[in-house]
Amino acid sequence: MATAGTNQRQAKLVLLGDMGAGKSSLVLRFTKGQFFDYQESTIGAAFLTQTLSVNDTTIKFEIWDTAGQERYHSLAPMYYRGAAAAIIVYDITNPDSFTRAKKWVQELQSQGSSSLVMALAGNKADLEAKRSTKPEEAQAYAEENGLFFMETSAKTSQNVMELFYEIAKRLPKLQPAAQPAGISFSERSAPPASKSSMCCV
Ligand SMILES: Nc1nc2c(ncn2[C@@H]2O[C@H](COP(=O)(O)OP(=O)(O)OP(=O)(O)O)[C@@H](O)[C@H]2O)c(=O)[nH]1
Repeated sequence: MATAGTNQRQAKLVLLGDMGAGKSSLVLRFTKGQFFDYQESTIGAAFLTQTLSVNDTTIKFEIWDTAGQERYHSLAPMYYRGAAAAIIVYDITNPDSFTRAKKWVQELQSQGSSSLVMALAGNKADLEAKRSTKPEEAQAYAEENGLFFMETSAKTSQNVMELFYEIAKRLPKLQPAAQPAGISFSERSAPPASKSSMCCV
């Protein structure tokens, strides 16, 4: 049974990446344990929250899922400004989306906070047969640029919890949350890579 940590923290987290890379799907998998084959393209941005416990700390993620369409690019600073963490998502089957992910990394490096925790997520890992970006290439890029890297699948849940859990562990000391958390995951109950474990209290 998951138990909430004794310390409450909040962390603004933003997802950036090309349209169709799977940002909304990753957030939906993380927050609700759901996946849709036909996920509508995000307009502007969507806001969701989810809490997760690491050791004795419960972190409330305040998640901004941004729209990947180029016409929304100019809105992005509103969402990454003040963020504690960013997930830059690309689609492992789409080389353009990897190029676009690198552009987001550059933008965050020049405009984002120096203490920003950055994760690179190679999503759609279930589509191995259509892969265009090798994990070694993405891993090397991530290491060179101070990100941590994981391949994920919003469809199968592979590494989705692990991605957010890894971010939580890397967060610096955060401000106390304004409100107590409603849903929690404990370190002990972190699920294996292939399973989604969503629970509500
Ligand atoms: N096979 C597979 N399909 C996925 C995965 N994640 C997302 N998709 C599909 O990819 C499409 C786009 O997913 P979205 O989550 O809307 O992508 P997005 O990055 O939020 O797109 P924008 O809102 O346009 O920026 C949808 O049809 C999803 O079902 C995955 O891990 N595996």
